[in-house]
Amino acid sequence: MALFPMFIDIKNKKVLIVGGGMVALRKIEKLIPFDPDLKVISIDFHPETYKIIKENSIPYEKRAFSFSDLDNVDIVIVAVDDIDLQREIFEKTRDKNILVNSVDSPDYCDFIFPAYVKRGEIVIGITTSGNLPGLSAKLRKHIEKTLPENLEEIFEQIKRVREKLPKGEERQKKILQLIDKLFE
Ligand SMILES: C[C@@]1(CC(=O)O)c2cc3[nH]c(cc4nc(cc5[nH]c(cc(n2)[C@H]1CCC(=O)O)[C@@](C)(CC(=O)O)[C@@H]5CCC(=O)O)C(CC(=O)O)=C4CCC(=O)O)c(CCC(=O)O)c3CC(=O)O
Ligand SMILES: NC(=O)C1=CN([C@@H]2O[C@H](COP(=O)(O)OP(=O)(O)OC[C@H]3O[C@@H](n4cnc5c(N)ncnc54)[C@H](O)[C@@H]3O)[C@@H](O)[C@H]2O)C=CC1
Repeated sequence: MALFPMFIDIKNKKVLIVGGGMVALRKIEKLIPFDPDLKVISIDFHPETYKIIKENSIPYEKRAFSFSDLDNVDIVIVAVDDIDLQREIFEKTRDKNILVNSVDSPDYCDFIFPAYVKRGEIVIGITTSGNLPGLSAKLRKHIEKTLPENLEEIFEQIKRVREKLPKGEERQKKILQLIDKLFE
């Protein structure tokens, strides 16, 4: 079943990462550019994960997860090598307002991580709906190579023109012309 790409504002949302391995690291790196309120709880930490936590002053606790850790959390990423815990967290959050991502189990996910390309406010998300993550990574690299190098700069320029003009047909025409030029 294909998944719908919903783009969501996570700025200041309370995001709990459970686990401190390389997969947790990758999730943290992906989340940081979107400014969430991160916290990490893990029994132990991979040195690289510890490094990014320290460098970004992310609050962390070195201990096992407990279900009370879900109090006041908006999003939880279960990046542990324990499918039972992924399932339990998913089940225990069904009557809570918490979105879950489980790194091993699309069945225990409310959302899955995309590969993405970000150029300022332009974000291109890629998914295989959980089926072939390695392909999402490959497609991301392919897209990165094909995008115009000055995309963000041009985007900012056209955005400013759009903001200044009054809404309506004339603006639509002008903006679409400028966008077409980008790919000439
Ligand atoms: C379902 C999902 C859940 C989720 O994490 O949200 C999930 C699950 C699993 N990944 C596994 C393996 C790999 N994952 C990657 C890479 C990425 N995985 C990411 C997302 C997702 N991975 C979600 C689906 C995304 C989609 O729909 O496409 C990306 C896009 C985002 C990110 O993680 O940041 C990131 C690329 C980012 C980038 O490069 O831009 C690579 C390649 C590599 O490492 O280079 C491999 C090895 C090759 C392979 O197996 O494909 C395994 C098996 C583990 C094992 O075998 O033990 C599982 C579990 C399972 O499949 O059961
Ligand atoms: N979604 C994805 O992109 C991918 C997912 N995976 C899967 O992700 C899982 C994690 O992979 P790695 O980070 O390499 O594993 P890892 O074993 O290095 O890390 C697991 C971390 O979870 C912590 N942990 C385990 N139980 C805990 C608990 N009850 N409370 C708190 N912390 C706990 C451990 O201390 C460790 O830091 C694996 O099961 C792997 O199959 C692997 C590759 C890609």
